[in-house]
Amino acid sequence: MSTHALNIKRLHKRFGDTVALDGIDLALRRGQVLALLGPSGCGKTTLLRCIAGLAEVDGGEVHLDGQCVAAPGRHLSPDDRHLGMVFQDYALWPHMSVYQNVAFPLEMQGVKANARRPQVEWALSLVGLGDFAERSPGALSGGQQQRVALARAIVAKPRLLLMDEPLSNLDKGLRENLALEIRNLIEELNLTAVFVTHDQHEAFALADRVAVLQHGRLQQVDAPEALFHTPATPEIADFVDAGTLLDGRLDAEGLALADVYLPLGAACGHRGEVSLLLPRRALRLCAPEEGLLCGRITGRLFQGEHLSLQLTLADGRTLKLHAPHAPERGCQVGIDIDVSALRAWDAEARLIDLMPRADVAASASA
Ligand SMILES: Nc1ncnc2c1ncn2[C@@H]1O[C@H](COP(=O)(O)OP(=O)(O)OP(=O)(O)O)[C@@H](O)[C@H]1O
Repeated sequence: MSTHALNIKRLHKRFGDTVALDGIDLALRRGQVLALLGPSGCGKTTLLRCIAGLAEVDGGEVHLDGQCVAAPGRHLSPDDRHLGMVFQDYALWPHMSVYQNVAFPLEMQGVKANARRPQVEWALSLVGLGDFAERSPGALSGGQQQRVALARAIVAKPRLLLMDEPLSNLDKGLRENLALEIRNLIEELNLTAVFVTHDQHEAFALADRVAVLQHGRLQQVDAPEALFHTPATPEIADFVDAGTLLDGRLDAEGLALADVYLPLGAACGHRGEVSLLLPRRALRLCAPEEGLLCGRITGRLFQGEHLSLQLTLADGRTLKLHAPHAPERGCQVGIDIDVSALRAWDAEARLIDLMPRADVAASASA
């Protein structure tokens, strides 16, 4: 048996002149949760629909548990793919009770009424709605309706759970709770799942792996931590809000950034314009006369565990960082930089190895 629950090879999908998917290669092991993340129009929903069988593919293949379910000239219907689906708008049948909604996939599979009952009760109790079976969906809150949709998606023990923006219709507190519940449920049932989102927090909270799509192409597929700490391109860094992106200039010995010059190891090699990522963890507040950079606090948000700060440099560019304490808005502060945590790309978005000089790295992290 294939070790991959899902295997996508060179997938192409067009709508007229629009190339929605442009050669997608993606594999997912059983028990893993994958988030498809990217800006509006990048092809996330189209990819999910090709996996589900709701759209036909123009090129490439989709395999589920080693079985080819989609290729040019081959298209297994959604019902024959044994998937569970959860949609953004819940998509419950309003004229049916919660029980009937959840029982529906079993009914479609021809499971007899008395055999359906224990499975429906099992699925409803898993999502905490054991006492709501006779209600109509219209008499439930948004979060409860999405739990019913989840129960309906898992009741027939699908080989793959697909979710399209499952949390985006819910308010923030509910979103976080339901994300945790879905994650627990997926682990408890050892499900394999793919979900679409445009929200990196949702992707990071739920997924083992995150696939970033742009213009129908996969840009990076990685664990959430790796994506956040080592984004492959400046666009991905920007999209996952990994820190501040600034332009700089490298020469043989260092990096010119804003109005300062950071000496680097001689081995740096590259010269010319670079895009620089300054992760929040690379920046530390200090006294104005002690910092490598100097700036003014122009944004200061209390966020419980830390303050989220925006600093404006003399040339008007801004930096984002977190700090446990900070002076008030308008105050001048110094900013120490841990050069070893910076990430830089050349004009062709190729990653450059910055070699911090030992003395600079030491002073920045002291
Ligand atoms: N039925 C369709 N007919 C024509 N073009 C389509 C159709 N469905 C999608 N597209 C186009 O394909 C591209 C990818 O769309 P898709 O809906 O997959 O993006 P998305 O990343 O899910 O976007 P969003 O986050 O806004 O839902 C877009 O350019 C879109 O306009």
